[in-house]
Amino acid sequence: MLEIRQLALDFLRYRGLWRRETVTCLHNVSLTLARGELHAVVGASGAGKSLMAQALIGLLPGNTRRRGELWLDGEPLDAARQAALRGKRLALIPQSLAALDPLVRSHRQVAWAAQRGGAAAPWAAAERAMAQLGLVGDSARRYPHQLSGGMARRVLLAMATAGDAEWLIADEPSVGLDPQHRDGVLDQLRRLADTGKGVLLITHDLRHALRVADRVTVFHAGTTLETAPARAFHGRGEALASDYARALWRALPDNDFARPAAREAAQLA
Ligand SMILES: Nc1ncnc2c1ncn2[C@@H]1O[C@H](COP(=O)(O)OP(=O)(O)OP(=O)(O)O)[C@@H](O)[C@H]1O
Ligand code: NI
Repeated sequence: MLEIRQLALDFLRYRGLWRRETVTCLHNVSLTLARGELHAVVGASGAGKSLMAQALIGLLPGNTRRRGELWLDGEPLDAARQAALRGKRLALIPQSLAALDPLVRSHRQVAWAAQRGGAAAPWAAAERAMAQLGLVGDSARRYPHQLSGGMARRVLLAMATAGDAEWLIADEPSVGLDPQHRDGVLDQLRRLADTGKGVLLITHDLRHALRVADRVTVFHAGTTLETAPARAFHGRGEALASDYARALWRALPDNDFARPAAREAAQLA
């Protein structure tokens, strides 16, 4: 079990030349991720989802101060343990395509990741992981600048899945992909959860998350508002605890773009 308990993050920044101030960007963030579960984290841009992902694997920007606790299988997940597990048992699919090395062909980067992740035959593991995402032949051998945005995103996913990580944190893994590849990526994450991995899927798209998730945590303005089983997103959202989650659900096209009630709209603003 991977647990985030009351995580908070402050940024230190200079105001003027001398004065330093802290700005809180995450507060009261809590969630649990179990093996075999696909847990989606859904929220608007700037809500703090990526910072939460970076905190989980221990790669936060230097000007941040973290509070709260992270636990993995009943033991604290401190910086040393994060460093030991990162890229091995704990893998991140980063949101930024800049994570790819511009000077190295994609399949080599995937093979390195496979090796770091403990694969016995890294090249074969890389080829398999890439083929599962439709990256075969010439397209698997390109340099990052020769890839489309969607292909680059799939290379990042292949890097995280070529090893044998038990915990996967996928930060917007399907953004910018056409519907077919997007569904392919989501199905792949679902399959990984079905084989016993714990998968955290960060996305701003509730509709896509609901297609594959077991549970959904709604993130808003730096905090986790509520965690609900995917089936709670149903009807008019009566089973949801927060107005914000209900408004997100009711704003989906399939739900007739139900206009949020005045109170919900105020909360969304
Ligand atoms: N290194 C940094 N220094 C200062 N502020 C930062 C830094 N990184 C992120 N922030 C701020 O923290 C907030 C949360 O950012 P974050 O990237 O986690 O949001 P997000 O939910 O992942 O958004 P998106 O859906 O657009 O990816 C934003 O207001 C952002 O400007
Ligand atoms: Ni993000």
